[in-house]
Order: sequence, then structure tokens, then C-alpha cells
Amino acid sequence: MASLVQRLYRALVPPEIPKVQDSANPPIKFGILGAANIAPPALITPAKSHPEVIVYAVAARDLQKAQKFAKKYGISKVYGGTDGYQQLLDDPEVDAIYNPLPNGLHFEWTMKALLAGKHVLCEKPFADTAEEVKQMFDLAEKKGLVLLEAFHYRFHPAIQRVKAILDSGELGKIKSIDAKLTAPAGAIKSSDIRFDLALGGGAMMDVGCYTLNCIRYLTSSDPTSVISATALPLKSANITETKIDRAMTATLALPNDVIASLEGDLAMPWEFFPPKLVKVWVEVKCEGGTVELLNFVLPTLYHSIKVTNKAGGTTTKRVEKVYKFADAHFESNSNLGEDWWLTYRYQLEAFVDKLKGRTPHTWVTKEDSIANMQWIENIYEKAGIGARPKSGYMLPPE
Ligand SMILES: NC(=O)C1=CN([C@@H]2O[C@H](COP(=O)(O)OP(=O)(O)OC[C@H]3O[C@@H](n4cnc5c(N)ncnc54)[C@H](OP(=O)(O)O)[C@@H]3O)[C@@H](O)[C@H]2O)C=CC1
Ligand SMILES: O=C1OC[C@@H](O)[C@H](O)[C@H]1O
Repeated sequence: MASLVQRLYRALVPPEIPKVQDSANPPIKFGILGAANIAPPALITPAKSHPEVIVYAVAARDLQKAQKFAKKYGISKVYGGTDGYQQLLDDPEVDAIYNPLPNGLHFEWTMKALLAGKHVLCEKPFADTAEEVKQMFDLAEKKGLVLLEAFHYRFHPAIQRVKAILDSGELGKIKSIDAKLTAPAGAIKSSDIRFDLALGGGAMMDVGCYTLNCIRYLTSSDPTSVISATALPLKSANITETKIDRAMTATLALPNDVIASLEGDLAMPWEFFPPKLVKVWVEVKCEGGTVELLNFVLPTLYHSIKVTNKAGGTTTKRVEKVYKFADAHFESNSNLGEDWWLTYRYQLEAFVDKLKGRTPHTWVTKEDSIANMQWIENIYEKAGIGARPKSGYMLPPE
């Protein structure tokens, strides 16, 4: 219990590490597009313990909102108003952009950031369509810039430990995989960006994208087909949008007869017997046992890796917890992490390593991000409500 409290305290109030003072290798200055709720946990707090990161600027559509946000989080440069986002992109002091805008604006503002010559860490899901994701990477490659989809959970050692168990062959071949991520009914307001089709809303986009990504990551494969997909609408007086999925369930066929199921829900009805407000887990059934990771999305807070091994006719069970990398598979100049590091802190470590020309411990590749988006589209098509509308943004002529 003491270690849990200590870990949570450290995660929320990390030690402030002094920034490197090396003119030949200065810290990376980040600019944030939008005073988004996710920006403090995903970038501002993790940056405090990273010696090579300064959160330098924020832009919000409303200048006062940007100023309030900047004051609260100690950000020195503020942009606001209708041109605020572009002014931030044009600031020569800014090296990298964090894009936590609504999904439907990821494409436009990531493209604009790349055009302005900035590296980009962009929130998940990367865009509305796979074609947009491809264009984003094509531009990043053309400009020689780093671009990363913020699938933060992938950077944490807990999910990587589960993959290592599966890849080791200890449990034999994978037979099925089931991933769930839900939010409790009432937690997300009906006015939230997640329920707005024009902004790329929907459960499959928001929470479902993790479950799909996790299935693809742990099985090291892409689906071969969507067997079934069911979208549940949000029953709310002011939501009449039938293309918004409050919840999505899908069954996917994967190579080698593996069956995957996923569930994402933005307003899961409360379950009382046994009490359950959320579901956040992935379970993999193999020929010789199972492995289950409880809380694969925010493992720093708490997680458990339950392994049941049925090899040789006897059943053994064990529980593992992996808060930091036990073995030194980073480069010597990388950090092995701390038990209080959030997924976002591990992610930031990798992003900075990539920018600095070091080998990051983990990466989410172009192919991975494109495939994830493609299968999100495929699931929406199978569910009968269609992919999210693609962005109307057009690249300016060269
Ligand atoms: N990695 C993670 O764990 C998480 C990731 N996310 C992702 O981050 C993104 C943002 O989520 P979240 O922080 O919860 O959302 P918020 O609604 O808090 O933030 C979105 C920001 O987008 C800006 N914005 C610009 N145009 C619009 C518009 N037309 N309508 C609404 N907002 C607009 C607003 O900025 P302004 O300040 O300029 O008004 C706002 O601050 C999403 O892509 C989501 O999927 C979200 C939660 C967790
Ligand atoms: O990225 C996210 O992670 C946690 C979820 O609850 C949230 O809705 C989503 O945007």
C-alpha cells in the first residue's frame, strides 16, 4: 500500500529535474495546440522529470483561456485567437508540437505543424482515415521530421512484458484475444468532443482504438477480416447523431485461426453484481494457458499480469507486476525508467530519444499507425455506420 501511494504521488508530483544547459544539445521546446484536458498528464507533468524537455508555448482559440492555462502550468509563451495555433507553429523557438486537438482536427494541424518544420507528437487516433495517416507520414518523411501517434500504453514495460511472455512460446500458440476499455456511464458529458461526428467522435475512435491496437500488438498481426461489429448509439435527448457509437463491440479474424474480440464503451452501464464501473483489460488464451493484463492503459496506477500455465498436465499460476524495465535493453544513454513513470513519461523518453538521434526503446511505426486506422475504418464499415468523415483540409499548393 505504501509503495502504491508513493508511486501515485510521484507520478502526479514528479521531481523537477533541472534542464540540460548545453548549447550544442539544448532541450527540446514543445508547443501545445489547444488547452486540452489531456495535455497536463500527457506532456506537462512528464516533462518536469525530463531534463531535455521544456514546455515552452501553448495556444488556445481563446487568448484568456490560453493565458490561464499557461499561468497554471508555468508556460512562458502564449498564443490565442483565431490565428493562435498557426502563430505557435510559426514560432521559431518551438521545436516540437504536441497535438491534443479533437480527432477530426489531428490531420489538419499535424500537416500544418509539419509544413512549419516541427516534429509532432499527435494524440490517438491519428486521424479520421488511413489515407490521412499515410499523408501525414509521407510529409514527415519528406521534411525529415519525427512523427509519432501517442499510443502511450505501448511504451510501458507492463504491456511489453505480456508480449514477451507470448513471444517466448511459454504458453504455446495464441488461440484468442479479448481486449476491453470502457468509461462509466455519466463520466463523459454528451457535449464532449467524443460524441461529435464532425470532430471524429465515437467509441471505436476513442477507447476502441486502444483495444484494436493492443490486439494487433500482442498478436504481431493484422486482422484478415471483421467477422462482426455492433455499434450502440448514445441514448441522450440532445444526441440525435446515429453515426456516433456510444459503444462498439467487434469480432475479428486474425491469421492462424486466432479470433479477437474487442469492446470500447464511452458510457458503460454500471454493473452492481459483482460491482464493476469500468473494464480495462486484455486477456490472451493460448494452447498452453492464458495471460491477462488488468489495466493495460494506465498500468502505473495499478496493474497485474496473471499467467496461468497448463503445460505438462499441471496448472501453475503466477502474478507479475512490471513498473520499470528490469533488463537493460535501452541504449546506455537511455533511461530504464522509474516505477512512478506514467506511460506518458515512457513515451516522452522515446520521442525525445528519436529527435536526438538516439534509438528509442519503443516506437509506433508508420505502418502500424496506418494499419490501426484502416481497421478502425473497416470496423465502422462493418457496423454499418461508416468511417468518420475525412478532413476537408487541403495542402497548400507547393
Ligand atoms: N493519450 C491519452 O491518454 C488520451 C488521449 N486523448 C486524446 O486527446 C485528444 C483531446 O482529448 P481531450 O483532452 O480529452 O479533449 P479536450 O476537449 O479537453 O481538448 C481538446 C482541445 O481541442 C481544442 N479544439 C479546437 N477546435 C475545437 C473544436 N471545434 N471543438 C472542441 N475543441 C476544439 C480545444 O482547444 P482550445 O483550448 O483552443 O479551445 C480543446 O482544448 C483527443 O484526440 C483524445 O482522443 C484524450 C484523453 C486521454
Ligand atoms: O485516450 C483515452 O484514454 C482514456 C479514455 O478514458 C479516454 O476517453 C481516451 O480519450
